[in-house]
Amino acid sequence: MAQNKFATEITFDLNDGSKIPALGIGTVPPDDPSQVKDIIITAVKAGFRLIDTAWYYGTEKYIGEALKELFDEGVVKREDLFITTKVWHSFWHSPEKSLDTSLSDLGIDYVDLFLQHWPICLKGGPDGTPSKPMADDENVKYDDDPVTGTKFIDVYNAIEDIKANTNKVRSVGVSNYSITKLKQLLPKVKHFVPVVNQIEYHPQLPQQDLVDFCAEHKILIEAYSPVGGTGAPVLKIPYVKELADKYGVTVNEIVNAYHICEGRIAIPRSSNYDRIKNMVRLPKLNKEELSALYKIGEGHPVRYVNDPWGYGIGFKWWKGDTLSKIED
Ligand SMILES: NC(=O)C1=CN([C@@H]2O[C@H](COP(=O)(O)OP(=O)(O)OC[C@H]3O[C@@H](n4cnc5c(N)ncnc54)[C@H](O)[C@@H]3O)[C@@H](O)[C@H]2O)C=CC1
Ligand SMILES: O=C1O[C@H](CO)[C@@H](O)[C@@H]1O
Repeated sequence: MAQNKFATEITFDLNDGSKIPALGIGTVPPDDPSQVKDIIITAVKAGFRLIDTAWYYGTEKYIGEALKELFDEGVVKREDLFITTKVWHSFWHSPEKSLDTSLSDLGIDYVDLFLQHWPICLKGGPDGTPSKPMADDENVKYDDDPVTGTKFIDVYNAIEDIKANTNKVRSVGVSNYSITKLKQLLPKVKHFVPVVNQIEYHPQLPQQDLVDFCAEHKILIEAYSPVGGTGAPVLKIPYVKELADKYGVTVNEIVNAYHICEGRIAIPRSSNYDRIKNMVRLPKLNKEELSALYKIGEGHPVRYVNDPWGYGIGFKWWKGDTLSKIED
């Protein structure tokens, strides 16, 4: 069976001339966030070179501990790694302060990629907290109109300025941007078109329109929640198991290959060290198999990350969304 050796050996070109690894490790906290230290050490030793984190996850100090150990032991050098962090929407008033907090916790002096986590602004204190500002009635406390507001564009522009004026950031990008939000942002970009749009993507969530729109603008798709997050629902799809048996790889490797074979970056997460080591092969799925995986979602689309602040930003299949003006 045709098969590349490792997904961890593949990189994609970004629109600013840099390269990004095709496979990364996610760092949303497990029940015990300190476990992230060993997760990162395991992943890097297994060949992962992209680490995806965010101020919001509260795991950056554990990643920092792992990096120190990996650098001290000579396993990798800083320049061998591609580290992403993000500015949360309650820290919108000071992306550079958010970045400085992340750099300090990570123990590094630059990130390879700095993302705007969501295209919205929520009320937040000078240090970004509370990270989930909700009123007593559980309504989200926006600091801008969630549908018509454009303050989120200033946040992206501030991120661009950090790249333009400091050495703290190599590339800049966005996350959770729908076509609607990208159409608002792109005419207002100051220096740098985002290099990636990090979105939920897996065989149950078909989004060819967004993929095509991003491709037109040379924005790579970075797929988060490749197995659908906690409980790994995507791995219960019988066809995924069938392909894993056919190629002699794990189900995780099939869902990562679904993205990587089509030029999208995949950033899975696991706290199971054996599983992390068994996520690095790349079965070469053929066109028919990729198309069959895509069609699963066309029949029954499911979005697993339905955070309340995502209502209204223009994504399809957002549970409970009554605000969105969705582009056809
Ligand atoms: N930009 C954004 O808004 C978001 C970014 N992310 C990033 O993407 C990363 C990955 O997304 P997640 O939703 O965390 O992860 P995911 O879709 O990779 O799911 C991880 C969960 O699935 C479980 N799992 C994985 N393989 C399994 C298997 N074979 N059997 C049973 N359980 C299995 C893991 O234990 C974990 O609980 C995050 O850690 C984060 O870095 C995630 C969500 C939103
Ligand atoms: O990055 C993120 O992770 C959490 C949980 O999946 C989500 O709320 C946020 O965008």
